Amino acid sequence: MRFVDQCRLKVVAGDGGNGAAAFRREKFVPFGGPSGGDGGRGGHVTFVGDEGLSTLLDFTYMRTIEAKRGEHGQGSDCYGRAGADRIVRIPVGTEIRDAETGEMLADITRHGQELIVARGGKGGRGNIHFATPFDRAPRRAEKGEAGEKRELLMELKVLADIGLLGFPNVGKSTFVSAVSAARPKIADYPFTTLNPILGMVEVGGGPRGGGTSFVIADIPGLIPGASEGIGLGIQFLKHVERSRALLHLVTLDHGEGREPLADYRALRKELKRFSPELAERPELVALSKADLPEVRDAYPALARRFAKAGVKLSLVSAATHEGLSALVAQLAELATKAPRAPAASPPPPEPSPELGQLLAEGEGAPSSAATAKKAKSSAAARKPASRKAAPAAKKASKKAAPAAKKASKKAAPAAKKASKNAAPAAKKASKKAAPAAKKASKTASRKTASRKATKPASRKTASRKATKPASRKTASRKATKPASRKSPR
Ligand SMILES: Nc1nc2c(ncn2[C@@H]2O[C@H](COP(=O)(O)OP(=O)(O)OP(=O)(O)O)[C@@H](O)[C@H]2O)c(=O)[nH]1
Ligand SMILES: [Mg+2]
Repeated sequence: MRFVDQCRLKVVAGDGGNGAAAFRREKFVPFGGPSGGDGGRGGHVTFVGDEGLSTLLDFTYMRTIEAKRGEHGQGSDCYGRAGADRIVRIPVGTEIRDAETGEMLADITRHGQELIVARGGKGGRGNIHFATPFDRAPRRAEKGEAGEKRELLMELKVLADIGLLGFPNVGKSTFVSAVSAARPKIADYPFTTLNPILGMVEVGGGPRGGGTSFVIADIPGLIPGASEGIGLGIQFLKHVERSRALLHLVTLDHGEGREPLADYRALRKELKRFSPELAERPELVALSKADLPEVRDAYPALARRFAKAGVKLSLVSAATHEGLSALVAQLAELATKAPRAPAASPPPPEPSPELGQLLAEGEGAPSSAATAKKAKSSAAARKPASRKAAPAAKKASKKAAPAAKKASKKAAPAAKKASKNAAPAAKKASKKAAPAAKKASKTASRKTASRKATKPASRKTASRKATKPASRKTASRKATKPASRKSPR
């Protein structure tokens, strides 16, 4: 399988469904009221880390990933279904950046780690939400919000505990195949390995047998000038960038006229050029191919020269497994003790609405996605206030309701009395009822006002409900109706 460790991708979340403007139409139910449901939320585009994947190859074939839009709301109070989320599995070790801003969105380092890279738009509200006492048949319904759109840059950095470095042909792949079940290609020519290969090394019976395990990464060989692109370049060093420790293999190669200490120093230089932080990582150095007589003979002198340079040189042979178990034990210790290097910049736990706001503020012209997020975040900021206000308003309206009821009850007997009286008395009764209703409403509103220092809005509703001319009107209507019926012609 082709190894691809970089790609550019567009993600488009689903739009929210539109709210419906519909009315209840039923036999014997005239003026049934609004019944338009809300639109459904648009689907998110979500990335999930998967240990089973090792390449971004799939994403080079799909340029755009889209999630489904939300269904529109319908009549009969039917809400639209939310659009299905698009869940995309990506290899563990993938860094995700915004292509426009270069901002790191997240670093997927765990199997099952989820990240919403594009949020679906909210569904619009149907007209059932817009009915008010003043407009009982609203024809208004909201449109759904647009889903987020984003260009992403994805970069895969394989996650290994130990990174393996060395010139081509020093026996790196042979070492990995000797200590793990990985089977990289091994051949007697430089640049046999062209892609990073991971091997799982089990120590002391592995985790199931009470021991431990670690992952070792075999990368293509490096040569002096790799940082300028000579050989396969140093782009593969990024795959050992986040490893906990390094294993540097050197060997005698008389045919090439090379010398182990010079080789070691040359590669250290390349390493420092690539990343000074990576060069500081704990490191073990080993002389490979110990089964060859010339290597064995040269080892004591070489070990002394390395020691002078402050480096401990061990002797191993992948062919005879000499010195392998001691070296693997040391690597296992480093793999468990040394901390893993952090990602290039600290990733946020989840792409929060604030992130979109930050992106928008940081980069002059905010993208549409960023502005959408900004709007969302401001809405979120507003929410708590409205939540706080809601109970107060409820309380006020609850208190106002009985007061209004009382008022209308007080007014009603007065109206009844009035209706009992004959036509000439009707006028009198209405006059009597009106002040009674007025008095009641006034006391009601005053009571609610004094009981609780409520918000002006809630006070208004209280007084509105209490002073509703309905009670007065009904009183006067009831009073006047019999009068008109009984009035002598
Ligand atoms: N005698 C002997 N030969 C070895 C040993 N390890 C590797 N070799 C030989 O060295 C040659 C290169 O081995 P590789 O493992 O492919 O070397 P490499 O460092 O992975 O090379 P590149 O992938 O090209 O960077 C092969 O012919 C191996 O058989 C060893 O311990 N003893
Ligand atoms: Mg190799």
